[in-house]
Amino acid sequence: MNIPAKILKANLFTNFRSNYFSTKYYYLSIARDKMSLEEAKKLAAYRAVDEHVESGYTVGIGSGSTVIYAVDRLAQRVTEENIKVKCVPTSFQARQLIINHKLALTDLEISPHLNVCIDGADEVDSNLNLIKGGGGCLLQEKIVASCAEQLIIIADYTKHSCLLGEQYKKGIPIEVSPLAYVPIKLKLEKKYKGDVALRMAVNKAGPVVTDNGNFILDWKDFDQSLNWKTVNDDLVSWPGIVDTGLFIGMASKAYFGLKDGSVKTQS
Ligand SMILES: O=C(CO)[C@H](O)[C@H](O)COP(=O)(O)O
Repeated sequence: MNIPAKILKANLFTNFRSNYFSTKYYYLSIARDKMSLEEAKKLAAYRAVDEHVESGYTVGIGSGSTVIYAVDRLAQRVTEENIKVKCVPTSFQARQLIINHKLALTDLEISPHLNVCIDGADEVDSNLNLIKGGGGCLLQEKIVASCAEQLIIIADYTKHSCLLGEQYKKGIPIEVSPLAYVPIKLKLEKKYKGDVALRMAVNKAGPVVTDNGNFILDWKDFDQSLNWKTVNDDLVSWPGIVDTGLFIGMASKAYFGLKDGSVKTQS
């Protein structure tokens, strides 16, 4: 079929225009979603720091992207209100955050008792049980949290669920000794089903190596109705498993920043 050049030109222009505008709209809506997610993290972090940190406190600093806002707020309060706090990091990242914000850095050797620990989570269920370790820092996070009077969780609206595994699909992280990763993967799949994968690094060949020199296994497609206290107690008794990203009965309260700019709490 012979299409007159004038019509062809007009069609090409219309197509270009609609593609251009829909692409632009697509990027705009991603930016808006991202903005609201970041805003939600910030809201939760600021509220938690305002309500749970007092002058004289030793504070555990969690890891991840939400914690960045908590440290921002903490540094702001130190400058503006002159509160005195000491901070215990849960990872290399947390240590850098503390140092870069010129907060007082301490550790569990000097300060084994913490008033509060503020940390993010990958998922929080209706009983305040958590999946943590998406950033690979679960071991230090669990140790520091266990030394704190209260573990306060800060998160955005995507992290809240009824049962673990409902929202977070990357799996339950399990920190293992490198030499044991294959036997543990096989034993875990046999006993509890699901799919267990060694976490691979990005921008480096080979596996993720934790701050403690271990590997991470991510356990996906598990049965969501498992009793997580029983499973966790069992897993941590296996030789080669250093710890799991299951934080059962550890959190006192969670703050969720919502899309509408409010904050929901759960305790
Ligand atoms: O457990 C963690 C790191 O080991 C983080 O707290 C968890 O992955 C949440 O991170 P983010 O605030 O970036 O969503």
